[in-house]
Amino acid sequence: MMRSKFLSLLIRAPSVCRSMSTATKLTTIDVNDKTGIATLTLNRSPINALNVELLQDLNESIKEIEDNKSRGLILTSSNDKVFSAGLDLNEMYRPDKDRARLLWIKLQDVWLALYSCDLPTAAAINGYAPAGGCLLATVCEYRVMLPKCRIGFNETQLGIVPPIFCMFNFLNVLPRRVAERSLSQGQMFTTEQALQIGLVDDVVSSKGEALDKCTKFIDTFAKVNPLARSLAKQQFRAADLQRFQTERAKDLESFLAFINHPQMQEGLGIYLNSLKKKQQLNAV
Ligand SMILES: CCCC/C=C\CC(=O)SCCNC(=O)CCNC(=O)[C@H](O)C(C)(C)COP(=O)(O)OP(=O)(O)OC[C@H]1O[C@@H](n2cnc3c(N)ncnc32)[C@H](O)[C@@H]1OP(=O)(O)O
Repeated sequence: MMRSKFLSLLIRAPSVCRSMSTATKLTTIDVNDKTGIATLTLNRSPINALNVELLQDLNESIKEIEDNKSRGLILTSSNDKVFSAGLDLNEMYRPDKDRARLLWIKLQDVWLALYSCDLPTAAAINGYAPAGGCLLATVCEYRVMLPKCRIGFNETQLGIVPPIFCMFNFLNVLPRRVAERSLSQGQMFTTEQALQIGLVDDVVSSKGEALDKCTKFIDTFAKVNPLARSLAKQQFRAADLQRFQTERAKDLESFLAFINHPQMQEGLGIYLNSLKKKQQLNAV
């Protein structure tokens, strides 16, 4: 009797979120004790620009979530307007050589960790997701987005060649023709356009709803054998992962050569300035 009462209490217990990590500052992890799903939140003010430290924290958090045998990983942002502004342009403009190298290696590591993640992954895109932000969203297996945002790889608009891993992400999500065109044009899509072309799976009106949708997606795997699911995912991604490993070193050198080019530096300087000017204009 006592035992069944205890069990029914356990069953009815409200879901409790527990923070798994205190070591990191730029990301937080909350594990829902009821669902076993970990929410990984980008938390670098003001716009989650991906610098060396944020990428490092992301890598550590992904590993922590995998090691703790969570049932799934949801990626989101603590900012209610920006999911991630992409790579921190300050790391690329007049760069410190060692940090620039580290930046790219860490970005490659994050992509690799998520692309080959054993767990089901989902992105609750609660704000703008340009470039590196789009990379983080599209490396996941499911995406839900809030209205009035934008998402896409705008690299070519900035004179940057998108690396192959952007292509892998888009080819997993979009028809080849759409992927090629949008990557080569540097297109940014509104939430509505993103839904229409299949770049996001769903649109919801609040972050809470977005997290619920992601949870539901991860729950669709509840009755599937975890090893079989994980190996099936790896099988689909094996050729991309193989090509990535073959080209990884070359990809790093291309990035470094590219950002050290005087023309590229001039362009980055103008772009960074225009972003700052935008704020000055808003203040007037
Ligand atoms: C992915 C594969 C790798 C390929 C290589 C590189 C790709 C990249 O990721 S390059 C980065 C591309 N990112 C962008 O083009 C985004 C530019 N930013 C924006 O469009 C807007 O800032 C954004 C919509 C994200 C947010 O808009 P707001 O909320 O209105 O904020 P502000 O624009 O006022 O920005 C606040 C503050 O941040 C500075 N900022 C913006 N983006 C970046 C960035 N990517 N890196 C560094 N700093 C950034 C902006 O200048 C403002 O600075 P202050 O004026 O000093 O406050």
